[in-house]
Amino acid sequence: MVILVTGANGQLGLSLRKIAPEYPAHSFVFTDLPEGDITDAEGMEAVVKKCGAEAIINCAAYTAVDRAESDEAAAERINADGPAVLAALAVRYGCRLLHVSTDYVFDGTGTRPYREEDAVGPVSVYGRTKLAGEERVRTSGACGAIVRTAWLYSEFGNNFVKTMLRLAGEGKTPSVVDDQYGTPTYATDLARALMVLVQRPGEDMELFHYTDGGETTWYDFAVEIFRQADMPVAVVPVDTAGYPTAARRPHYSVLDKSRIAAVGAVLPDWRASLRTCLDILLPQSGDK
Ligand SMILES: NC(=O)C1=CN([C@@H]2O[C@H](COP(=O)(O)OP(=O)(O)OC[C@H]3O[C@@H](n4cnc5c(N)ncnc54)[C@H](OP(=O)(O)O)[C@@H]3O)[C@@H](O)[C@H]2O)C=CC1
Ligand SMILES: Cc1cn([C@H]2C[C@H](O)[C@@H](COP(=O)(O)OP(=O)(O)O[C@H]3O[C@@H](C)C(=O)[C@@H](O)[C@H]3O)O2)c(=O)[nH]c1=O
Repeated sequence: MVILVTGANGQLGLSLRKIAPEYPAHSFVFTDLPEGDITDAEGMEAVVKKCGAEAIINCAAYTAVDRAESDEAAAERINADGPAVLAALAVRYGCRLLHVSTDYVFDGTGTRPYREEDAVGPVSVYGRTKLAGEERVRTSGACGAIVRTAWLYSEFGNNFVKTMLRLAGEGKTPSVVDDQYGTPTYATDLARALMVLVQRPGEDMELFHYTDGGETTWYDFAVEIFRQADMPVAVVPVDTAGYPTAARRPHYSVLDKSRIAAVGAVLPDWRASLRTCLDILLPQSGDK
């Protein structure tokens, strides 16, 4: 199968590049800005035609959650209009489409892990535009899957793990919120789950939740990063009000992954995957 990966220079796209050699039966085409602008219908059509894509995995997004609050038009264009362009091409050229979405489509008032059919209610511009992207894909007639994930980190790009290591490297003691619950997800694990889905036949646009296993708070995530990195950093716990941000985040956004587990995706425990990532970022940090 020819698999076209959009947004391929982001952390999920680069994780797919990393694991691509594990799938020699498929050929991968990786594209990102400027030539692979998902909001440019004509340009994307040329890319799809040129490579003969049979599947598209959309990793492109506007992911700056706080910036989106004052940059709504751009977030809407990339998170909603772009997926609609890809979905229309998937229908026209008979490609399967895998589109990645977020736990931030939920309002966070839940008290048990969110299932795919639970009511959504984004509390940020980012979450609202990602939900709009889901709707555009769901109603397009394209086949494939929308996969909601959460708290992605990796050895690539910008993410919470790298921010914590950078702050500590600058001699700073981070204050981190201890009243937002979710599950960190290593982008390599998500990339492997997407490869399970892309190889699965189906006539519909299915909806799945995928994160690593377990749950935690951002504060406990930070503490675990420094514990595994063997760095003596005393993270300061604060509540949401103690760390003001432009965007609101859900108080609770743990996802129920039963559906994707039932089709063969592997969900490593988040602490074990953090170890794998830190072994790449800090090879000297040892086996904690
Ligand atoms: N990061 C996270 O914590 C989470 C992410 N997600 C979702 O997972 C997916 C992957 O996220 P992640 O890898 O972290 O995102 P990144 O921000 O790391 O990567 C997104 C990539 O898309 C590119 N891009 C931006 N606009 C366009 C465009 N118009 N056309 C083509 N490419 C574009 C970006 O380029 P540039 O950098 O130049 O803008 C970047 O290379 C996204 O759908 C995201 O919403 C879901 C939950 C958590
Ligand atoms: C950097 C930092 C963040 N925080 C808080 C802010 C926020 O509530 C939480 C996470 O902050 P970040 O800005 O790193 O992460 P954030 O941008 O909220 O991450 C989100 O990104 C988008 C793309 C998603 O789809 C979500 O699943 C989620 O991963 O931790 C602190 O308390 N202290 C800190 O030093």
